Amino acid sequence: MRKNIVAGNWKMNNDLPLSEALISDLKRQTKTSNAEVMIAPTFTNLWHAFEATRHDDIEVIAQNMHFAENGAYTGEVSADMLKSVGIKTVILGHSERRAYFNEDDAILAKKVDQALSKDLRVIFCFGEELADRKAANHEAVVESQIKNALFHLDASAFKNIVLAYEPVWAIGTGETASPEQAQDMHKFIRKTLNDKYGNQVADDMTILYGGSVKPANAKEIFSKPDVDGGLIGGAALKAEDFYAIVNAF
Ligand SMILES: O=C(CO)COP(=O)(O)O
Repeated sequence: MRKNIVAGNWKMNNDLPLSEALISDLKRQTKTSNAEVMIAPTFTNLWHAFEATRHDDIEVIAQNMHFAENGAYTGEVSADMLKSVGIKTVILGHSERRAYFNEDDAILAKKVDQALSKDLRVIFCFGEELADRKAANHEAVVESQIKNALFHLDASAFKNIVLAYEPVWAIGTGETASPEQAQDMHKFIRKTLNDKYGNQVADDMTILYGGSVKPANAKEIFSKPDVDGGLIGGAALKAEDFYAIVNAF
C-alpha cells in the first residue's frame, strides 16, 4: 500500500550526546499528519536511538549496509547487525554513497537482494546530476538506475521497497526541484514500474522526493499526486523544522 513517509537522513552528523538531545526534542513535537516518521542516525547511534524511541511513533532506520552476510569486510555493517539493534528499514543507493564510495548499480543490486532476503525494507535512492538534466537526459538516467538495481526482482519484492528520487543538484544546495519537476519525474517513475510490473506495483509504490525540502516548500511538494513523502537531510537536524515537514501533509 502506498503510504506517506517523511524520513530524516542525518548523514554523518550528531555524535551520541547530540543524537540523544535531538531525539528528546523530536519526542516533544506533535504529529498532526498521517505520515510515517523515520530517522536515520549514524551506525554508532542506532541502538540508543532505537531504545529511546521504542514507545514513540518514530522508526529508526539505517543509512547503509554491506551486501555480504558477514566476514572480512573491515569497517562494514551487515543486515543481521542492523536487525540485532532493532532496525527494519535501510536506505540504499544514496547519491553520496554512489559518488564518494563508488557504489554502482551492480553493488546496489547485491545490497538490495541482501536486505530483502533479510526482510529489511529498502528505501532505494537514485537521481540525476545537473549535467544530465541540462542535457535532458534525466529520465534516461533515472530509468537506468532503477532498472539496473531493481528490475531483476519479482513484483512481490516491491512490497518491501520505497523509492526516493533525489536529484543530485538539489541535495544540500538549497536548490529544490520545483514541485512540477518532482511530480513529472515521480509520474515517469510510476510509468517505468507500470511498464515492467503492471499497475498494481506502480500504484502501490511509495515514492519520496529528496533535495532541500524545508518547512517553507514541503507543503507544495507534498501536494503533488505522485509525491508520497520526503527524504530530508539538513532540515531533519532541527526537531521543529523536521516536524513542520512531517505535518505538511
Ligand atoms: O540527501 C538528502 C536526503 O537523503 C537531502 O539532503 P538535503 O535535504 O540537505 O538537501
